[in-house]
Amino acid sequence: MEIDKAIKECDDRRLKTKYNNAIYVIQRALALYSIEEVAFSFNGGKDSTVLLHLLRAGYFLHKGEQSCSNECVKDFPMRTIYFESPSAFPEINSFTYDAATTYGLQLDIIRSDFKSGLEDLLKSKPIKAIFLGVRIGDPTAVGQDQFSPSSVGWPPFMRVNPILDWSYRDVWAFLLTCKVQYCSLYDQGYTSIGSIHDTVPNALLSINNSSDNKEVFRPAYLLSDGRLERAGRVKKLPPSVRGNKPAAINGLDGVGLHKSGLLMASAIAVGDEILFGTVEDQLGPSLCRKLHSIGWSVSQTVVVRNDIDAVAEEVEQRQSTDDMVFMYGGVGPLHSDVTLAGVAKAFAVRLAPDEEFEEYLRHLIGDQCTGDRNEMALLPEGITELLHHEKLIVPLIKCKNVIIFTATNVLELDEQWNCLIELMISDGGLATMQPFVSRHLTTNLTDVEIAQPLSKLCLEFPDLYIGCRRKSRKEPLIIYFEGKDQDQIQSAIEALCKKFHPGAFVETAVVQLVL
Ligand SMILES: Cc1cc2nc3c(=O)[nH]c(=O)nc-3n(C[C@H](O)[C@H](O)[C@H](O)COP(=O)(O)O)c2cc1C
Ligand SMILES: Nc1ncnc2c1ncn2[C@@H]1O[C@H](COP(=O)(O)OP(=O)(O)OP(=O)(O)O)[C@@H](O)[C@H]1O
Ligand SMILES: [Mg+2]
Repeated sequence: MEIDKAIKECDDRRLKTKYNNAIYVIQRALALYSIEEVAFSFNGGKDSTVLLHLLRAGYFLHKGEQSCSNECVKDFPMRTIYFESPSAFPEINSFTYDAATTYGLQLDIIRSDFKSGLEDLLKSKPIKAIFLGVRIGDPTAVGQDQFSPSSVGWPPFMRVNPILDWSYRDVWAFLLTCKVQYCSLYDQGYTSIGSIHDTVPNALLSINNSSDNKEVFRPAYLLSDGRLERAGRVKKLPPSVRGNKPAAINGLDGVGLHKSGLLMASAIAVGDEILFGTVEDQLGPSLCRKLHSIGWSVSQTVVVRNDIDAVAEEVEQRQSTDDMVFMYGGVGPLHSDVTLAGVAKAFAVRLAPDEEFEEYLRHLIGDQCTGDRNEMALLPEGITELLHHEKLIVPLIKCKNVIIFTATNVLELDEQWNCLIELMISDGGLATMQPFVSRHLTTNLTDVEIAQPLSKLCLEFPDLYIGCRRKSRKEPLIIYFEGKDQDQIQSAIEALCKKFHPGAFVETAVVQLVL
């Protein structure tokens, strides 16, 4: 069998291991289910092309085991389903049809959506398991294993994902080693293919060709950083963000404006030492100022124990209510470093060794740092994105809308924050908002004199935050006006001054935090 032979003859040990594991999964599935009970979900993409050839090899080996013969399997008897959509690339359609002819696939074309298409298919056919080319890192891989029952609300079948743990590099190593055909779009700079409406060539493969103004792209297999595979996929932003016109910042997709028109963040510190009072938390206040400076509101800062459940509970709560959650503390290989485990638990995924992260750590710590032995290389599986910046020796970790800083002091936090903001600005996506302005008035009036007029003022200006504090009981009262609309702040200050005699208030500070 040509695929099996090509892999056995190559000297890429990593590819051989990945291949053997995938074949093992396929063979287990074929032992569990009859050939009529399985189907292959094929869409002409690179991942499903890999799977096509793995299934051909796996089926051949399975038959060989059964009949003890070595004859070649010409046709591939597994039912193959293709959900054809009017917005598919013509190149994807023609590659899918050509592959079906070349490899004798029994192609079922389905023209309805995935769910109803599968409902109809399962009513009429005895299908119990479907092979998919889903890989960790795909948005749909979250929480999946190599064998994962379909989700609640979907018809019942087993999803079999033989290449779940394959990286972008593994996919191309396989396709190139086996010298099999793949869709021509991958030679034109496309690295991950969705519909014609949401997919463009990956800008990282662009070759500057100033002579004829035509943009040219290198082939997909030359993308050196597989983490950027989806850079050619247009981000699906919620309408609230699309409709607003804030300066674009980045990669933190899925962030929407809060009900109040504000972007809301929270900060979670993980550390018993803060709760014991042994160490003072300086990162929380610094983070609040930084968030304010980009116009975000902070709903809560909280300190939790070094306990996986305590972290998970807090993250689960905050990530569902806030647009972004920022965490610090509890990251590392020590017994008390439970932040990442807590995040994984909050999102109901496993902690798994992350190859790319391991590579960074290896540079930093040395060779003894591998996934099994060093828990630092374990990251929440399928939901983690590493945010790289040349100034950072280790990338920032982002799990959905949770950003985890590894900073242990304010200076390190400054550095990581600046990199994060730079990445955001260069990438486009999320919003930096108009920053907050804060004006402070000082007065010798007593609390009793000022209490009622101030509470009325709060009702008159509901979009402003109006607060009071004094440095000591003996010192004058300071009134804070915080908001984004300078005119509104001015009106509120004038309205307050009018209620008292001239000179009752002295403005002591105007603070505008800027990036
Ligand atoms: C054969 C097949 C089975 C699927 N099973 C499920 C499932 O059990 N649960 C689910 O939420 N989505 C399921 N999906 C949908 C995918 O997770 C995902 O939404 C789909 O591939 C669309 O991705 P896109 O939005 O990037 O185009 C299935 C898709 C296919 C083709
Ligand atoms: N329209 C479809 N018809 C059949 N199967 C599909 C379809 N869309 C997705 N799938 C299944 O989901 C898997 C994952 O899709 P995904 O788009 O991530 O990968 P791909 O298309 O194979 O490669 P690429 O990431 O380059 O687009 C596919 O390999 C295939 O098994
Ligand atoms: Mg695709």
